[in-house]
Amino acid sequence: MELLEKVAREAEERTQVPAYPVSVEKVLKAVILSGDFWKIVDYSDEPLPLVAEILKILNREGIIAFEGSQILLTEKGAEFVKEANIQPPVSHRCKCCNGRGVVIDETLKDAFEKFVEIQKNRPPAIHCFDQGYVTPENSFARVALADDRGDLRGKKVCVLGDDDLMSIALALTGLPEKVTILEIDERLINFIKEVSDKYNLNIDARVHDLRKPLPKDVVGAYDTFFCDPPETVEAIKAFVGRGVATLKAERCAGYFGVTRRESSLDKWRKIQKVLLDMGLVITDLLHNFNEYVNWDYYEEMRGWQLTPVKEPPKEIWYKSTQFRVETVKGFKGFNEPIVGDIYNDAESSTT
Ligand SMILES: NCCCCN(CCCN)CCCN
Repeated sequence: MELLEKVAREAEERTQVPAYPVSVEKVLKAVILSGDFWKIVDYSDEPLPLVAEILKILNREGIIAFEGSQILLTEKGAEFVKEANIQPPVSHRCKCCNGRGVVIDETLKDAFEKFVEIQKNRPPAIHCFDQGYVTPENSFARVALADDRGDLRGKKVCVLGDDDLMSIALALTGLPEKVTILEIDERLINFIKEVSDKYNLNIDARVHDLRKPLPKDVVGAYDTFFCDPPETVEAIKAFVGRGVATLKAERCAGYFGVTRRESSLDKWRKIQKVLLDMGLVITDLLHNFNEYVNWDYYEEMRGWQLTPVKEPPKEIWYKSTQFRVETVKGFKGFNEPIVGDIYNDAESSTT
């Protein structure tokens, strides 16, 4: 449909985010299902800045209307989607594992319940470090996934950045031989140290800015790493590159999230190329594995300025795909100093 083409082209011009007729179609499919901006971003799986711009252009074209906090199809819009046979999205996601492929079963239950208690006193997510933590159940699903792939028992694990409190979740299970956490935010390091002392978890927790090279004793000393970087290619290089630099050999694993909320598939392609160039193979890609608890600084984030209707998010809307990567022959980490802005690009929305 030439309308989809036209809207896509204009939206790309205005946002500098790659846009396709399919992008416009996915936004329309989402609008059929929900009038809530955050749900439309979630269902469309397109970067927030692009969704906001597409909605504004469709409104100008008389296809959708903004009524209070709702985003609705107009008569003309309903006509258009019928003509174009655009239907609402359908989900067949597994209710038992929530589409993650792993469950927190008996062997992890005790540690999980302790974690749920402990994390109640966690420091709140703050804007300056692009923090946004995942649900406690999600942190443990990551533990289950890594244990399912054989990446934890008797292994040395390094966590790079930890507002998700992965270091505590991992240590509570007693599965890894050692857990090290490098984190820029002193509040988090103090909290993790307190919990480690109280529960005798023996977590090696250090304040460290990952834009700087790793501490010497961390390089090439671990079997598995976890991180959840900000969504720029630079940040992926910094966090994942550093993660790879902590690994001791080939066939070691790394885990991290990449979102569709702040990354177009064109950026995904760049990210995946960076991963392959580091000598990594992507063994698992679990869509919407990670669900981020809404942070209270939403009015400060760029996305809020872009939304066509000003209504705070009610449910979890920010999700990411969990990547599992493995090193093969010729892998190399990235341990040079990082300069410049690792938090912002044209697709960023929550920084
Ligand atoms: N700014 C709020 C959302 C940030 C999510 N990002 C950091 C998550 C840290 N747990 C990146 C998510 C995917 N890489």
